[in-house]
Amino acid sequence: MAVYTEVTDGDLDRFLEQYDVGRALSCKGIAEGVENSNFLVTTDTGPLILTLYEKRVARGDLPFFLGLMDHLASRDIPCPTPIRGRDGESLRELAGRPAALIAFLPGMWPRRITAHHCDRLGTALAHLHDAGRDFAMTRRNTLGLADWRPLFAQCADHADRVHPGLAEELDTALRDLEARFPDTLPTGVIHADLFPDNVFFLRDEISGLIDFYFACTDFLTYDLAVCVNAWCFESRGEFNLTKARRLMSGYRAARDLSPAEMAALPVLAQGAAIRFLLTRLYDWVNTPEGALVRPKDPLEYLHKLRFHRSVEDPRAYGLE
Ligand SMILES: Nc1ncnc2c1ncn2[C@@H]1O[C@H](COP(=O)(O)OP(=O)(O)OP(=O)(O)O)[C@@H](O)[C@H]1O
Ligand SMILES: N[C@@H](CCO)C(=O)O
Repeated sequence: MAVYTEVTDGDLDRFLEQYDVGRALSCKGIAEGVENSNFLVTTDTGPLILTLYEKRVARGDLPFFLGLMDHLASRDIPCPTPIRGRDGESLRELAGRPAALIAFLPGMWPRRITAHHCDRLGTALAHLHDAGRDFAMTRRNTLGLADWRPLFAQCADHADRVHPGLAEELDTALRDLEARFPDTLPTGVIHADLFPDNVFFLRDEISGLIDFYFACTDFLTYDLAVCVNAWCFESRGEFNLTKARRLMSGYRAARDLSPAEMAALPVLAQGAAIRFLLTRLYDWVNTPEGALVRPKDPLEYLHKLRFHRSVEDPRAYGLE
């Protein structure tokens, strides 16, 4: 359960008084996620999500994230909108953290991923990229290529305790990426963390995309590389080509990929694998004592990284 910061009933009541959302009937910490503290708050007017922003979210970036959610929702992307208080503000402070109330979206994230889910995800991702084109703000990807080496340095000493030889393997993989990562590809607003638990389905269609707190301006194809990692491997670690094919065809039905974007996919997939491996490794060795959170397994991403390092050709991902 990701609850790093507790909220007292009194603090919550005072917070809600600043909005036209009625009074709290209940407030429950949400047993999912690892980044921010999330609560399901039920008021007289219905359910809402209360988010307290934690360690990886810089306060200065919040206008970008909240503005992006408003922008995308106005372009018919099914993402939640931040709720404004009577003063017109959606961002304020609660229990010493920056906090926002977010509209509740119906739907469930898929526990058993099918090729159909991957197809719908691909199309939704392309629509998101298209809708982001006229969003005026930009944000550097703070978990991009330039940030992986410093992040590694913060946890390298612990890596071999997590898995013998991990430090050297990561150092080699990083060196290769630093030499081969592309520097010019089509760029725009990307979600950057579109994992299954951030995509809600109602029946067979997408009903919500959530958790825009890593969104940034970067290569559009990097978002696909994140999704290949998060959606196209089975629980025992095997890569599922059918799912990747459907992810790619779903995406390309709404936005085609250039030859350069296709050629870059294997190295972008390595980059995405190392990004999640490193943040998971960092969290594995740095989770604050007493926080209600279950850190995610870094080694899942070591296996994925090894797979992508064995791939040279985008056809391995179903791209022809
Ligand atoms: N707008 C929303 N509508 C309905 N449920 C939501 C909404 N936002 C968050 N949730 C619920 O809260 C959970 C955690 O939210 P979220 O993924 O944003 O947390 P996080 O800590 O940032 O997670 P992650 O580890 O994926 O980065 C979701 O899986 C979902 O169950
Ligand atoms: N989706 C990420 C957590 C957010 O960075 C992971 O599974 O590691």
